[in-house]
Amino acid sequence: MSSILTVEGVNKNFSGLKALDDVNISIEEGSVHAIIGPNGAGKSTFLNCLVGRLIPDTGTVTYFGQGKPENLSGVAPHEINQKGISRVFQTPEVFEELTIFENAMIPVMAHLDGSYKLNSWGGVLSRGEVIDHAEEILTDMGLIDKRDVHSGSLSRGDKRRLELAMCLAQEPKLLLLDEPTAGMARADTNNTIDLLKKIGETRNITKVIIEHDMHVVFSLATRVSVLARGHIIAEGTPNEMKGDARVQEAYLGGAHL
Ligand SMILES: Nc1ncnc2c1ncn2[C@@H]1O[C@H](COP(=O)(O)OP(=O)(O)OP(=O)(O)O)[C@@H](O)[C@H]1O
Repeated sequence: MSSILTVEGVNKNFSGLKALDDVNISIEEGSVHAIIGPNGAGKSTFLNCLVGRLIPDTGTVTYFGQGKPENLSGVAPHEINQKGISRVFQTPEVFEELTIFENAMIPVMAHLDGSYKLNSWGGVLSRGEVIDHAEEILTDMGLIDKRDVHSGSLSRGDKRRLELAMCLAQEPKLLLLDEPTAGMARADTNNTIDLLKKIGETRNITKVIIEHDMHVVFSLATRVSVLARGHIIAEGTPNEMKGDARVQEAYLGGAHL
């Protein structure tokens, strides 16, 4: 197995508070790597360092998705996105005033010719190609029957489905999921788990998932890293982490392992 992303010696301080303390992680290509840890452990800070929202004080983030090693520290978020790294936020981010189909077309167009404007057909290489690709992805995600529905009226589960469709339209190599089931009812959580599994069956996309819900972690993850007070305290398979005393201790007080 080869690594698609390595994080080496990353530190991030906020006014003296060590949010990340010498973090080292290797994300294997094709894996579903969960980052878990108590509140305030540094999980969001870690993800922000991967997507260019934050620049580590020291250490390196190296991406191997484009054939050669690339240092991502200091690279702008949109450039990181263009290299094949997509992020899904806790609250699904879709254009609520547009229909499902219009939402799907935007990233398809962006991927085909770099245009983010719905009214810029002139610059798009093939209008038919855009429509075909958008329809294909919506069919895959089980949304094609709702293509003309305004996205603002969708359930949280369907918004998540649409957001994932929009990410997949960019054909990412690495998908970063920040608590993808936060705030969802159990049925929507299970639908999202099934959807992520289905994506894994048909596409070779490595996933990094930050998650509090251990049902989601144990359903999806092949590898788990545990962050506590900015430091990786343990790493292994989900089952190894379940029985690890250091992990139990880190969660004391808010444990659900
Ligand atoms: N922009 C910031 N300025 C100052 N302190 C920050 C900033 N961002 C995060 N922190 C602090 O850094 C620490 C790590 O925060 P972070 O949000 O990364 O943790 P987390 O593991 O994602 O927590 P949660 O599970 O609650 O979302 C916390 O103590 C937090 O208060």
